[in-house]
Amino acid sequence: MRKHIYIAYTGGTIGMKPSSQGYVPAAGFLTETLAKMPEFNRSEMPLFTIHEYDNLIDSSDMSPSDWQRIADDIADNYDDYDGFIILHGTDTMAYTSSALSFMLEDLAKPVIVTGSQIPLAELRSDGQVNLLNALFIAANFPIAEVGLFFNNRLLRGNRSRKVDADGFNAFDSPNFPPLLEAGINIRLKAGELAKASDKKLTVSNVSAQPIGMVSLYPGIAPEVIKNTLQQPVNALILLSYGVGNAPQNPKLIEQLQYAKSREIPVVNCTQCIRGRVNMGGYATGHGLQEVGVLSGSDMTPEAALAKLHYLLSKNLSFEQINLLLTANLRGELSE
Ligand SMILES: NC(=O)C[C@H](N)C(=O)O
Repeated sequence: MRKHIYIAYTGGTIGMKPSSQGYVPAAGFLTETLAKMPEFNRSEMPLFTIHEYDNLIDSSDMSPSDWQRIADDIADNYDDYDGFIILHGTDTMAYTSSALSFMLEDLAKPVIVTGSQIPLAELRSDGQVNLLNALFIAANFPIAEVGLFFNNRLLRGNRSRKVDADGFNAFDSPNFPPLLEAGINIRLKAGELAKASDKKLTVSNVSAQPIGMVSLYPGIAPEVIKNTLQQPVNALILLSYGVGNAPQNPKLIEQLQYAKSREIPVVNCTQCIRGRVNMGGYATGHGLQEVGVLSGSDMTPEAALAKLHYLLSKNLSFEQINLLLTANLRGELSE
């Protein structure tokens, strides 16, 4: 029996058309373009149904309410399809992939987020390869988690980052191996094929949360942190140096102590592309740990932000949030 894959088309370059202001999404255009590509209808390919969203957007316009719409859409169609493809812009694809990984609990079917750097209708588009492979993989190599497929690699969604603004190899997963690689042969790497499961999918609701994100830099004034911590910010992601280090300026540390006294979780993620936070490594990191800053381990800033949205949208105590933030919930961090 041919598998049947559900494609949710949210917008992004893959379905865009040129306009006088640059590329813009255009209703009906992606579906029309795909219909002219016979390779998508070959017998080796799964059947697919496209649900084009009514307001197609550039992914720079994505917000948590859009994550919610995608998660609810998957849940509404979950029993009728073998897998799900989310067509999405590349700019915030790593954020949406991270968010979906937290919102969809007990997934037993593949969810693959993909898109392209050049629109599908244009010469030299990477959209054909990305979508064709994503469909084929969802049908034949079902990995029951949220993945991001780009340039012949399936990455764990909550480990992925956009690393190239204009290259085809736009995504990487610096701290976790790819789930699968598609060369002449398609090979599983860190991914595991889905097993039959009688677990029921549950979807967590998220709402937009005021979260501060401050990247440290030499000479940063404590006021920058102080101002970020003003209401209504209810969590702070600190992008620190190296293995989690920050200047030892007591005024700066005082601000972080103040965050703790107000029960605002502060997560320490490194500015480095690769590697993990270890606040015990240097005195400059130890100071942060002493005032209750939490280790983000090797979480990407995108995953930390999505995880905070997920946790802050639940009715949890400060202690519970701290515990879950530092725990491995969906393979997003190495413990
Ligand atoms: N390649 C892309 O999809 C970029 C586009 N601005 C988007 O994120 O929607």
